[in-house]
Amino acid sequence: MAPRPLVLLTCDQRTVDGTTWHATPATYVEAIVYGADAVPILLPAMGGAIDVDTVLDRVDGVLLTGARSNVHPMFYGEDPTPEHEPFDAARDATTLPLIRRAIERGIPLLAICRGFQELNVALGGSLHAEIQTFEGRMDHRAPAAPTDDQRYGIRHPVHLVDDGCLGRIVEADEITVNSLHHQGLATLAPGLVVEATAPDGTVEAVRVEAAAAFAVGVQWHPEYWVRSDKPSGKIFAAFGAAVAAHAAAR
Ligand SMILES: N[C@@H](CCC(=O)NCCCC(=O)O)C(=O)O
Repeated sequence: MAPRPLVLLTCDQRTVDGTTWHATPATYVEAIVYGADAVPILLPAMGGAIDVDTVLDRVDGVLLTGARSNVHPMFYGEDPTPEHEPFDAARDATTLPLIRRAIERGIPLLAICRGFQELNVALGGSLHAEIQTFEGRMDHRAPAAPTDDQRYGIRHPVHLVDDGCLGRIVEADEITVNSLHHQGLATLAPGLVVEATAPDGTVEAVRVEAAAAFAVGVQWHPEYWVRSDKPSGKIFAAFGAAVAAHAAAR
């Protein structure tokens, strides 16, 4: 039997109780095992200290995880304000080059929430801070609730575009998703195609048009309910199939 493929997951750099960690939530790690049938490998947020190609030579897919921090606005030509915080400079220095190189090399990529925003910025797009402050936009932030199951509760519809890859994957033109973000896509990066929108027009999913492999980003969190929500499971299964195909073609 062929060995299970390897998927690289991005980490945050965070200081907890005075100790600095490179870490990502268990939900992403477990979704790679149970949803994509692959083996998760965590990439520390160490920027240029780790050569991207050395790592990409050894993996079959990349999962850009979510995180509460925001991409620094200097990467899309804006000055930072308190609204743009918190930042994670080590993560930005790692993920932005990683995304560009993974796409150039045709390595399957799934980008979630902060990862979705990173995908847009890495390819030349920009972000809005606090999208709920814009006229006519919904409040996409996490509900104030005591448990993660409640915070990650599925709560608003997204419309999947006709003839999009995501609509084919989930076999629907509308699904209901969770929502835990302040920021949203402002200018869409060249080369990205919108795959899904929220009722207020917020871009909820994209794909990289010219990518040689699966290259999809979603603003919501399919990893959280991968074992119980059908569309979430189908997204991870499609990513896992692309990862397996990449491994088989090596
Ligand atoms: N920081 C960005 C990205 C949001 C994101 O990735 N959220 C992950 C969920 C974190 C949580 O548990 O609250 C933004 O806010 O837009």
